[in-house]
Amino acid sequence: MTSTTSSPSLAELEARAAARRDGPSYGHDALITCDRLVRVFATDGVEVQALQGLDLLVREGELMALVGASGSGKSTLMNILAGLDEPTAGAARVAGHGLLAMSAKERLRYRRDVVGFVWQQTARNLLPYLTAAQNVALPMQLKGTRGTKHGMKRAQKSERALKLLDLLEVSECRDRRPHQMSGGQQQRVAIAVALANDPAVLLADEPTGELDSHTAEQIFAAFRTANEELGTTIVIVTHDQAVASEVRRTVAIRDGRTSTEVLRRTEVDASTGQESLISREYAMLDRAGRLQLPAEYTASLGMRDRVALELEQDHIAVWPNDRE
Ligand SMILES: Nc1ncnc2c1ncn2[C@@H]1O[C@H](COP(=O)(O)OP(=O)(O)OP(=O)(O)O)[C@@H](O)[C@H]1O
Repeated sequence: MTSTTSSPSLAELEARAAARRDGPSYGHDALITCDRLVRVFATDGVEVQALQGLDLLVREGELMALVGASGSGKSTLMNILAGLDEPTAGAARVAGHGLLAMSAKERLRYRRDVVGFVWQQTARNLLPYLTAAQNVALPMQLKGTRGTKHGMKRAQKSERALKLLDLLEVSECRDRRPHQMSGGQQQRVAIAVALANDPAVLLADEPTGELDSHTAEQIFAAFRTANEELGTTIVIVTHDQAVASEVRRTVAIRDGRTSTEVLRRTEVDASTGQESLISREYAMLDRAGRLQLPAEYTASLGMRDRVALELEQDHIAVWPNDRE
């Protein structure tokens, strides 16, 4: 490896350490911060590292997807963010709430007020003996009537429930029970239920897993509506790679860590005014400066064990070991 810097003096090292100490902490301006999250499961004496130092930042107002192969750790991460499970090590914060060592009371409040969930199994999202409107009103009723913001009257709760059903284009289901709705309608009602208490974050774990691709597209459109109209930050977990075309940011998880990220943006051609979607894949650089090179890149150049780096004006070049 080519070194491009001379050794720093002790004074310089001290100054750098002070700058790090006094600077803003990792993820200080993010709504969701996962900082070196580790989750180890031990069953019958065998340890499984489901999360192996995962870093992730999600800004307020984002609509993003987490993708990854089966067993990569997506559901483990979701359960931690949902307040259903605790990490073994590392830190996780959502909307100012630290998710380690919450008391039972804090956990209950967090799950009721801060996050909303939509699960894959439609049956898990809705109570079968309540109508759509009653299902959406229920979280508001469970929240109680204390405090000014939350002190909605019964009529206001019903009104909000109907507004949400309208926003998600399932008003016609207001008086139907779940078994009288299609799978797609049930999931849209489930999104309304999850939004009932105006959560800071909406978490969805494989919300389209039981739906055909056309209905799945409609569900993604419903998430986009919620994101754009209500400003809710939304994180959707899926193993469906096609989701990348539905959201602006897709983060891939591999072996319990974030590995790559795809960002999509709209570009307008200055001369024709035509809009086109540009998507670009990025590798993740962790806080220690570690970078995982895609296996297909390293394999095609026969890179192994050691590579040479060169700092150029605006990029870093990576060369196989056999260069002089
Ligand atoms: N409660 C548990 N006890 C033991 N091992 C677990 C537990 N939960 C998850 N694991 C293991 O942790 C790893 C990550 O699992 P996780 O369910 O988070 O993956 P996933 O990406 O959500 O997969 P899928 O897409 O299949 O749901 C797997 O090896 C899994 O077997």
